[in-house]
Formats: sequence, structure tokens, C-alpha cells
Amino acid sequence: MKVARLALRHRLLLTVLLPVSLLIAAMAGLFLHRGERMTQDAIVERGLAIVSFFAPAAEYGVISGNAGNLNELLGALTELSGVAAVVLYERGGEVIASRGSARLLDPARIKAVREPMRLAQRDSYNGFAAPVMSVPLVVDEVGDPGVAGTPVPVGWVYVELDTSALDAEWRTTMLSTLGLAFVIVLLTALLAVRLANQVGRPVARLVDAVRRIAAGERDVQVSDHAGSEELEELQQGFNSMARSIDSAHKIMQARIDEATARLAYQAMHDPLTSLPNRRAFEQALDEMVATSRRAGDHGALCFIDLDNFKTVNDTVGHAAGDALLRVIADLIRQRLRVGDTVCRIGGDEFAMILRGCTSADAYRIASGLCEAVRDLRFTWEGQAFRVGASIGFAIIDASVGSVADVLRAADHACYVVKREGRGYAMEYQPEPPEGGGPSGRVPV
Ligand SMILES: Nc1nc2c(ncn2[C@@H]2O[C@H](COP(=O)(O)OP(=O)(O)OP(=O)(O)O)[C@@H](O)[C@H]2O)c(=O)[nH]1
Repeated sequence: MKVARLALRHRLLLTVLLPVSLLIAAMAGLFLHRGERMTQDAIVERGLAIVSFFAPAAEYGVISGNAGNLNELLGALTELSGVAAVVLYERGGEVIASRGSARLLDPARIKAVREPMRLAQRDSYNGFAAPVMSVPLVVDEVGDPGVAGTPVPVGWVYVELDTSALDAEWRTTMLSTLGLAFVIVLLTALLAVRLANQVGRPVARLVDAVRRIAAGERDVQVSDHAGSEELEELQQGFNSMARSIDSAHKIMQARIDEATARLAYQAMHDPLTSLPNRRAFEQALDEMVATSRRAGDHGALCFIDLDNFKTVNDTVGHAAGDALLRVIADLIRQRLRVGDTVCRIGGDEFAMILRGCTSADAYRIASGLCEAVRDLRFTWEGQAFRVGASIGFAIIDASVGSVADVLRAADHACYVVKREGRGYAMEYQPEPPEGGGPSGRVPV
């Protein structure tokens, strides 16, 4: 696992704990190693000091074989703390006196000892030996004794120390050291966890909040109890930034919704009269035709073309023509029933889709409208105008072939009205065969 991939909290823990633990382990190890060496050195020093003192003191007893003197010496030695056994050898390697039971003693090695030394060591026992040296008197050339010769070993002393008390003391020291090291590491770990939590958790909360915002979530806030002034400030800053983003997003969304609605409205409405435009008309007609085929619903499509509208434009101007178009749009709108639709599909052309009506209903409504337009007096700058409305309509029912058929039929009916007199309403009648009577004009 790579350190860079660890969470910040774990990295902080590692950064604090790892060096402290290594330092404590190194210090404890060094202390224990040096302590062990010093203990061993002290044991050796003491053992050597005892045998070095004991060897010369035993010289007389070994040479003379004075048992009383030797016993006294051995008794005094075993009185010393930690001395478990004392053995005295004579020149030939035979034991001449001993106290206690020696565990490590190897008699074969004792005769090779030429100076005080540690002879053996096992568990808590250490064996030390030293030669008992004596200086023989040498007879010179003239036969006169009294010249000192080279010291020779006349025996050996062996002292065995029991260091279990010292070892126990050392064990206690060792355990205390290790315990202390453990406590220090534990305390450091607790502090490190606290520090990591204080820093790592708030940062993790911030990271989580940033991810949620990036994923499109809004209204994201983090609790601002970080436990540290800087982090608390960071969290408060984040919260106010998140609030700003959220409110900017809401404002922007509202504007987009508004603009979308406006565009959708504009796409389907005529800006002059606010009536549905040609596109809306085509959709409404598609629906009406589909409903008629499916449910056998009856309806009608009426094409309305104003008569003499151009005169207004030409006489008092385009603005007057616009105003008149608005007046007529209102007039048509007012006469419609709930569910009917009126659209402006061209310059002075309107279309009505009447729902749930028979041919007679459609004729009555269309004729009424013709009458109302004819009765309208439009005044502009003191001048009065009259216009008319020519309406051709076609019935929409289950027998209708297509939308185009209906359009063609209504358009044709309107054309016939225009051609044959204007100002009235007529239902589409298929052209009579060659030489037949006039088309179905229904006079108002
Ligand atoms: N003021 C105004 N005039 C328009 C608008 N759109 C088209 N027109 C005009 O409306 C007139 C329509 O032409 P016509 O249908 O031939 O005029 P008309 O006098 O009604 O003719 P007939 O139908 O034969 O009686 C044209 O002069 C167009 O310029 C508009 O939005 N505002």
C-alpha cells in the first residue's frame, strides 16, 4: 500500500507514530544493551576481585596444609554476598578444602589457569579461578639460599558466584524500561489519534462536501466545529461559498426556466395578436384529426380570410392594420367555446378548430363570426373602416383521409367564398361533376 494513497488522517498518524516508535525502540534497545554489558562487567570485576584477594591469602594455608587457617578463610569468603561455592586445590589438582556446591566446576581446566579469570558462566552462575602463586627460595652458586625465584602456582582457588539476585534486579529494570517505552508510545499514539482526528476528519468532511457539489448536489453544508480556528474558518468559508454557488445556481436556473418558457411561448404564438401561430395550429389540427379517427369525435376546421383588410393598411398605415388585426383576434377569441382553438396562420388569415360539433354547429358559429366582423366599425384617426370575413370550413370526422385533405378542403371552401361573393361562411362541398350545379354555398 502506497503512503500517498492513504487518507490524510492515516498519514498524519503514521507521520507522528512511526518516528516516535522507532526512536523509543532504539533508545530502549541501547539502554538495555548497555545495562546488560555493565551488569556483566560488574559481575566479572567482582569475581576477579574476590579470587585475586583470595589466592594470595590462601598461599600459606595451601603450602602449610593448615586446615584451620583454610577453613577460616573459606568461611569468611562464603559470608560474602552472592558467593555460592569456594574450592581450593593443591599443586597436583586435588581439592584440599571446599564450601558450598560448585555447579560449573571443571577440574580439568583449573590447572591451566595462570592468572585470575572467569572460567565458566551459565544461567545465573559465574565461576572464577586464580592460581595461588608462591615464590620459591633459590640456592645460589655458593650454596647460599635466600634468593627469590620465579613465582610458581602451588594451588588454585575457585569461587562460584550466584548472580540471580542481580539478574532479578536487572530483569526488573528491563521490564520497567520496556513498560516506560510502551507507555510513551501509547501516549504518543493517543495524541497522534487526537491530532489526526482534529485535522483529518474536518478535511475529510470538506473533501466529501466538494465531491457532492461536483456530483451536482446542491445545498451542501459541513458542520463548522472543527476544533481548530484555521479549519473552522476554512469550513465556514466553504459553507458560504457553497451557499453562494447554490443561490447563483437557483437564480440561473430560474432565468433559464423563464427564458425557456418565453422561447417556447414565442415558438408557438403570434407576437402581434398573442394567438397560437401556424406551428401551434398544425399541431392542434394533427391532434384533432387523430382524435376523430380514434374516438369518432366530430369537429370542424374553419379558414378565415379578412376582406378588404389591405384598404386599412393603405389608407391609415400599417400600425392601424396591426390594431385592427388585434381587434379581430379578440373578437374571434370571445366567440369561441371552451375547447375550441383559434390561430393566426398568415397576414389577415385565421383558422379555427371547433371541437365536438356537427356541420350545422360549425356553420352557425362561422356565420355568427362573419356577421360580427361585418358589424365591426374600426376607427382610426377619425376614419371609420369596415371589413368582412370569408370563412370556408371542412368537417373533421373518422372518415377524414389525412390532415392535408382537411386543410385542402377548408382552403378550397374559403377560396370558393372569396370567388363567389365574400363575407359569408360555407362548408366544403366536393366539386360537382362536369356540367353539374353550383357548389354548396350556404348564404348567411
Ligand atoms: N398591418 C399589417 N398588415 C399585414 C400584416 N401581414 C400582412 N399584412 C397585409 O395584409 C394584406 C393582405 O392582403 P390581401 O389579403 O390581399 O388584402 P385584402 O384587402 O384583405 O384582400 P382581399 O382578401 O382580396 O379582400 C397585405 O397588404 C399585407 O401587406 C401585418 O402583420 N400587419
